[in-house]
Amino acid sequence: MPRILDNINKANDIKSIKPQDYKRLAKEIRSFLISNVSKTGGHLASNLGVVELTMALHLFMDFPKDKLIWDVGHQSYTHKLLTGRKDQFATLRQLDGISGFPKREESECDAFDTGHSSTAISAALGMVKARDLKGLSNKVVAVIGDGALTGGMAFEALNNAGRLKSNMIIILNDNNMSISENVGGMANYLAKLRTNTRYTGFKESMENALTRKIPGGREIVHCLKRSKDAVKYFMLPNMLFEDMGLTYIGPIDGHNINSLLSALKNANRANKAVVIHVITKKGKGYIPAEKNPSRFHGIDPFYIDNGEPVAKNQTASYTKVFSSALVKMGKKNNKLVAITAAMPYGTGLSSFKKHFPDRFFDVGIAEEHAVTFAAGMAAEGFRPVVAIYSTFLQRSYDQIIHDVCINNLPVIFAIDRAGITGRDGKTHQGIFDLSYLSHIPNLVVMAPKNKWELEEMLEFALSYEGPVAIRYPKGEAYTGLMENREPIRLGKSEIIDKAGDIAILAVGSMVKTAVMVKNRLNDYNIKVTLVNTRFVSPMDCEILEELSENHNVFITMEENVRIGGYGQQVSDFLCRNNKQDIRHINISLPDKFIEHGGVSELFERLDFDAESITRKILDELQF
Ligand SMILES: Cc1ncc(C[n+]2csc(CCOP(=O)(O)OP(=O)(O)O)c2C)c(N)n1
Ligand SMILES: CC(=O)[C@@H](O)[C@H](O)COP(=O)(O)O
Ligand SMILES: [Mg+2]
Repeated sequence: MPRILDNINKANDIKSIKPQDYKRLAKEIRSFLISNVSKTGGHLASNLGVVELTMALHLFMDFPKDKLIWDVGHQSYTHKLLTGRKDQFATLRQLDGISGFPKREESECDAFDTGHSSTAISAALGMVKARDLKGLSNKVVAVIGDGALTGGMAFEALNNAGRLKSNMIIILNDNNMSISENVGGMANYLAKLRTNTRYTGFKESMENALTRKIPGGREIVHCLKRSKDAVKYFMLPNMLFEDMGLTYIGPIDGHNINSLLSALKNANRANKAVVIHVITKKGKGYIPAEKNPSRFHGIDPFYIDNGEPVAKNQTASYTKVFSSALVKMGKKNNKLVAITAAMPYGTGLSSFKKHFPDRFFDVGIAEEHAVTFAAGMAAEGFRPVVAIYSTFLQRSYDQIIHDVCINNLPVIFAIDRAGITGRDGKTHQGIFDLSYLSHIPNLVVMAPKNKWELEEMLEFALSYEGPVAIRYPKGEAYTGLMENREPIRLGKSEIIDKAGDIAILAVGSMVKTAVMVKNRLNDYNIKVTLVNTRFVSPMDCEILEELSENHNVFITMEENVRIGGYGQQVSDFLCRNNKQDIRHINISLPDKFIEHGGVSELFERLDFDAESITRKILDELQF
């Protein structure tokens, strides 16, 4: 039988599908997604949950005139399918392929680039205001998950939207899950709304009574639903959203296209912001994902039959090393507490949670709050470890300065996914943290060269009476240089090899590459001194002074953009100390947003692999 999906080749084609075929189309979309994501990897569970919701939105809206903003954007695959990107799906998240997130440069139907959580309502509200100022009448819809609704920005936007006097629709896609279990007061509140059968029951029995018992009642209900006041008919009084000035519709079955369409049409009549509370099942239609939505939130290629991963990682990741080290440290120090912003698995804190449930805190997708919450605990004598990905910690810049560093509090930042993270692309690369952290007074910034040094740095951080940030990359922890175990001292680097008149100063993850570069240079008879910088702040000026006496080339290497990075600090040092006769080769990432692709593919494309770096050095030295 030909697929209905094959009749959908561009935006709005779904409108020509017969309503009796919607169910079949939803099924076809699910099997398309499962089949493709099993090969490319991606955010499967969230996407399976919003198939009908996306279909309903596409039946309701006109693209690209109307604006649809996906919060986080990890659930936008069906939207991509329905807007002419079906044939590119095999390239999802691959180098030069389509992105796993909405991208304005990819399609005019993608209204806003997302990737970080809780931005959609703000962006949508901005678009509503712009629409009204331009005198247009297009629809603006934001889709935000129950997890993303725990983020501060979402509340700031709702607060602002409460005063709106024109139409804006906010779909609250409630699947009762963040990546892990959704936590906190908002999650509890939504749970109450979900189970509020009293309200739904009341509405249904009113409707039944009117239609059955009153002559002409059916017409009354019909008119009521179509009238300007229809939104009131659906609203539940005395609720958070209502009290804030928004209209609430729901809860609605997010897998029933007809219910979704009538809710959307009703919401569209209001001259204010309307929240449609939609209940969906994360992972719907694929049993392994329904059973384990957390594992299928973001998944590497897997076998469809059983959901097992195609490749099994044997070597320990930095996350795993951090996870075990923290448990060990937690056993020795009962003041140690661990904090995550909704990523207990990704950051490796789930193990700490298991051992010390009372000393573990998941604060929701709230990185700003996580940092100031840690500051509060530190001020009262605890030793908080805040584990956050480099890209998400960008959110907390002011809290790090104002709440942690001005107070000079002993908070440890465990910064995972620092460097190129790969397939999530521009929004998720952790390439700015050295720049946004190393100029902050009081903050010590470190990066380990290998798995043992990560543990040693954590121990050092715990013994230090001030804030410390330790950054480490995604993936396998380096197990080379096991013998190099010089004790860690504040602001002191470690000399791995001393030879010749060229010095390589490598930061953290780049030590591994530097070892390979050094060996390649040795093949050309170029002798190299290799330094593991350990600290980016405070920078080890003594070693720079010492090396400058018998080295005439400094090569700095860091997995961070150039501006504000370690290399620029070294340049500045050479300049300030009148050492411009020393040649400085700065190996860092380009000052641009880096697209999606495999980590090693991106390294090659950016000339950041050992081979390309060696070639660059040889060229610069005119060898
Ligand atoms: C600022 C920020 N912190 C953390 C994340 C990681 N993250 C991506 S999706 C997600 C959970 C989102 O839950 P929800 O909004 O309910 O969507 P669902 O996955 O359930 O569809 C998290 C924590 C992020 N994208 N942005
Ligand atoms: C959408 C999102 O922000 C997360 O799901 C992110 O993709 C997780 O990255 P890791 O897979 O590296 O944990
Ligand atoms: Mg959710």
